[in-house]
Amino acid sequence: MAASSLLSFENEVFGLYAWYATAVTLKMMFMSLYVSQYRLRRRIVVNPEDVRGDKEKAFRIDPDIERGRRCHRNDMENIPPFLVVGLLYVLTAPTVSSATWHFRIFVISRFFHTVAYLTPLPQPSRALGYFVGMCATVSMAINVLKIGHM
Ligand SMILES: N[C@@H](CCC(=O)N[C@@H](CS)C(=O)NCC(=O)O)C(=O)O
Repeated sequence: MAASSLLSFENEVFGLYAWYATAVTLKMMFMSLYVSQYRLRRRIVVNPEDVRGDKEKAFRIDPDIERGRRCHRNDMENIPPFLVVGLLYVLTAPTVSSATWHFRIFVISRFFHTVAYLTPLPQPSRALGYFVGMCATVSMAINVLKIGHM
C-alpha cells in the first residue's frame, strides 16, 4: 500500500490510530479543565495579573492543583511520543489486530494512570499505568526502527 493510502481513512489501522489518538488527546486536554476548576473555585492563581482580592491567599500551594498539574505533566511526557511513534507505526502496515492492541493498551493505561493519580490509588497502581503505556509505545517504536533502517 502506498504511504498516501496508509495515512487515509481507507486504511482501517489509520482509522484506529485516529480514534485512539483523539481520545487520549482529549483526556490530556481535560487535565487543564480539571486544574482550572480548582483554581476558580479556590481563587488560586499563577500570575500577578490574575489576582483579585487577597494576594497572600491567591498564591498559596494547593495539593489538589499540584496533583492535577503533575498528572497533566506526566501526560505531556508520554502522550506526544505515542502520537508521533503511533503515526510512524501506522506506516509500517501492521495487522489490524496488532495495531488495535497497541493503541488500546496505551490509551487504557493512560486513563488508568489518571484515575490512579487523581484518586489517588495506592502504589504501584500509578506506576503500573505508566509502565504499561510506555511498553506499548516502545513496542511500536521497535517495529518502526526495524522497518525504517533496511
Ligand atoms: N517525570 C516522571 C518520570 C517517571 C514517571 O513518569 N513515573 C510515573 C510512575 S511512578 C509517574 O506517575 N510519575 C509521577 C509524575 O510524573 O508526577 C517523574 O518524575 O516521576
